[in-house]
Amino acid sequence: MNTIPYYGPDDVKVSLKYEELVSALELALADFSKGPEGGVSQPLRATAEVTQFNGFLAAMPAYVESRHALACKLVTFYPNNSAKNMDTHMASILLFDETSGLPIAIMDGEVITAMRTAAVSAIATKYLAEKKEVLAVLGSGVQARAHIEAFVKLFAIKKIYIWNHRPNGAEHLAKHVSASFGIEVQVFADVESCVMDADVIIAATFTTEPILKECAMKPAVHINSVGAPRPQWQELSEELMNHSVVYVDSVVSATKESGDVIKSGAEIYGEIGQVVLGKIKAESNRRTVFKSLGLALEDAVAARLVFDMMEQKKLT
Ligand SMILES: NC(=O)C1=CN([C@@H]2O[C@H](COP(=O)(O)OP(=O)(O)OC[C@H]3O[C@@H](n4cnc5c(N)ncnc54)[C@H](OP(=O)(O)O)[C@@H]3O)[C@@H](O)[C@H]2O)C=CC1
Ligand SMILES: O=C(O)C1=NCCCC1
Repeated sequence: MNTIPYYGPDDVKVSLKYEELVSALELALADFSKGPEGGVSQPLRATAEVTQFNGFLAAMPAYVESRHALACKLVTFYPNNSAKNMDTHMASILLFDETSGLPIAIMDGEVITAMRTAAVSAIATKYLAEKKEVLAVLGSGVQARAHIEAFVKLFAIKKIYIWNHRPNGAEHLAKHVSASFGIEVQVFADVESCVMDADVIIAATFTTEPILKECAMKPAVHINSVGAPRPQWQELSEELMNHSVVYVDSVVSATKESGDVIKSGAEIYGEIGQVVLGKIKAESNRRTVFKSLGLALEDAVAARLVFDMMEQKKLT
């Protein structure tokens, strides 16, 4: 085991570029949505619940033939950790050689989880949002920050509005964003005011009850909801889900894991991979929701990119 190279968070950050990640993930999501002939093997993640401590451990294996990516991520998510000043998500990824099954690298999974989730939301946004100038972000944690970083890099964002259930978090993130990107940032005390003028909304919270409900929004707003990854949890109201065109990363995951989908009974229009393939329409002139649960294939593709980049560096 100690002969396997370990790549830590800094190696991952240096190796992964959002543009490259987006193009690799776009193709892999399309492969996934082709069905069996797409060359993606990915079971539903297995999750062990640690009820006593409100924690979860998920195992996420996947193989993506077109990327030669065979990997398994182990991720814990413990919502109560934020009160202890600890990360709420901790993850490691083990990458294997596809020809022999030999483990070839172990790497940090936290940065990959943040970046690949934001990259996938960016893919959905690219296809489903009519405009991408005003971004409203609900939440101020790891995913909120990664989404802002990705969206500023990939789109011509002009204004960012932030809401968090604890205003301190929103203020802190706003300071970081304005210092890093020099973009106009405003913090809002309520969700409704935050989203009213947005072209694109990101919901990235640990809520278990809907925080984004029917309210005044642009008619063609696009919503990326990355939180509420459990069947009993909701981030979006049932009414909002039922009055939007709903896209998901995986129909299997959404119908088994997403409280937003399960509790609302909303119809799923299709997978984002089907949009990439041109098999279903991108309804960009209507209100769209992209419900993201997070897929193992995304981690496998990202881990393979990191590995290839680090191996390349050794040669130069
Ligand atoms: N779809 C995907 O691929 C992935 C989804 N996720 C999910 O995305 C969500 C955000 O993850 P991440 O940013 O890493 O987590 P963080 O812990 O870094 O951030 C969580 C955010 O949610 C806020 N929050 C906590 N409790 C509530 C509440 N009851 N109501 C409203 N807001 C709340 C926190 O505010 P404060 O800190 O001020 O309490 C913080 O802003 C989680 O649900 C996570 O499981 C994560 C990884 C991948
Ligand atoms: O895709 C992931 O990784 C996760 N998704 C939701 C829960 C935490 C981890």
